[in-house]
Amino acid sequence: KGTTREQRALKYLKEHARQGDPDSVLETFDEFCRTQEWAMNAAEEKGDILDEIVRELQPTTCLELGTYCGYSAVRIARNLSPSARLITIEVNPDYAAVAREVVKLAGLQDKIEVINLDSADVIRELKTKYDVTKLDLVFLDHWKYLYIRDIKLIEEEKLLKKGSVVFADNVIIPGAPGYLEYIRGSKNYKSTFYSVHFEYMDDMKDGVEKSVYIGDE
Ligand SMILES: O=C(NC/C=C/[C@H]1OC[C@H](O)[C@@H]1O)c1cc([N+](=O)[O-])cc(O)c1O
Ligand SMILES: [Mg+2]
Repeated sequence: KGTTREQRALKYLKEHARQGDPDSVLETFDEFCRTQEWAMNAAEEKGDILDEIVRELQPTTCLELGTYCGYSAVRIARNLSPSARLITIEVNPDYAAVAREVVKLAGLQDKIEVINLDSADVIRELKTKYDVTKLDLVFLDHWKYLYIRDIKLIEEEKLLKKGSVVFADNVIIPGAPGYLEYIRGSKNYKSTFYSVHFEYMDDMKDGVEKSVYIGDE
């Protein structure tokens, strides 16, 4: 009976992590990826930067594109204030199913909504269907070639306000050249690049880009 890597990870989390404890879920997931099977989580180093952004920004409404198994969703939500929430979009139904289980295991189902749809379709409906006014934090971690499409859509929908943070994973590996050129060339953002290790690979370098929106609302 063939299981997927994501199903094996979930099984490991259910067997080894403390129910209702987000920190334990994250630590256990990192342990799984270092000792059993690699997976494309943001992991410790990128996660620390994400933690720092969330703690400093104290966002009320967060959007994540590319849930995968929910590692970064749990990472973000564990630091959110009581009324704050995270909407995370995952187009792959198998990943979304695992992510929902991981979110439940972490006890964060009241703060995280996992949506199994295409990101563009959801972004167009955030204001009307998902009761969103503005996005304080956006985490881009889905298909790399879609970062530029979706950030333009988010701007078109006027979902950003001065101070909103757009945080992008993998700008070096696999890379998002079009996105980097766009966001660094835009007068509406102040961007900072962080050189970090690629998830769970201490001898590989990746990069993340933090962009603060300073444009028109
Ligand atoms: O494609 C990546 N993320 C986007 C995920 C894409 C998957 O989720 C939606 C779609 O069904 C696809 O299967 C990615 C890829 C690598 N990588 O090493 O190839 C590393 C990362 O951190 C990544 O976020
Ligand atoms: Mg990634």
